[in-house]
Amino acid sequence: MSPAPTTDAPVTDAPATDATGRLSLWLRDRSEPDWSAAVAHRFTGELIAGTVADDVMRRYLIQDHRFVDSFVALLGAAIAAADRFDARIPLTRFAAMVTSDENDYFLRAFDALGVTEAMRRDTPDHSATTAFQALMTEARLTADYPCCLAVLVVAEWSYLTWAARADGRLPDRFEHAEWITLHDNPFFRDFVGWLVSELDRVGPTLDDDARARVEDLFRRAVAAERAFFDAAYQNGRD
Ligand SMILES: Cc1ncc(C[n+]2csc(CCO)c2C)c(N)n1
Repeated sequence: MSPAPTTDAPVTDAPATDATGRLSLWLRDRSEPDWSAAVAHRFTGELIAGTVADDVMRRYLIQDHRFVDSFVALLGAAIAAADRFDARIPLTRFAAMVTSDENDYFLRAFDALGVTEAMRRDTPDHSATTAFQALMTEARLTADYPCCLAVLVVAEWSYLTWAARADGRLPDRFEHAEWITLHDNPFFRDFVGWLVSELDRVGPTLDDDARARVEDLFRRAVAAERAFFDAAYQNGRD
């Protein structure tokens, strides 16, 4: 006879991976309903249809440009914390891409939308931006590769997921179209596939506490993505 359980935990407690053993898929499931709300957000639907109002696009891009700064710092922490050189290479290449192509898009889009340097300077951070930056800083300061990966994976995987929904249809204006193709192109797809596989690779090495920390960061990052899209529709500070 097996010993009586010593805790109240149900014996059917779900394992901390999905049926295929992939931590990433388990985390994505655990982050519902925020995951689905983020990748099917009104903003992403309007972007694909080319119908985002200019003031919404301005608000979003001004805030997102600030997001990217903290994101690159987090990427740097992941490069430093990675457990092997093979992982540092794709992360470093990606950091180079984010600081070249993507920054160029922002500057051209600001120009086309009439966003001046003064407007960028004088627009306060939205609370959704501050919260997301704080989360990225928290992940960065753990100096722990799985924790850094958790937040990077959310930022990349959620963007690939909504951008892939365009399925080849692109709106006319480059401000909309390029924001989609930046997040759904062969290089980005490969990178996100690799990043997700990194989380799956390190998953089995985590003990319960470490996995709980990764889960907490992952879920809060998904909620932050959702709130960040919501913020583009809020006129004012919060
Ligand atoms: C709130 C927010 N979350 C995720 C991304 C996605 N993202 C940030 S940097 C980067 C790398 C190159 O595009 C990507 C995909 C974003 N832009 N804004």
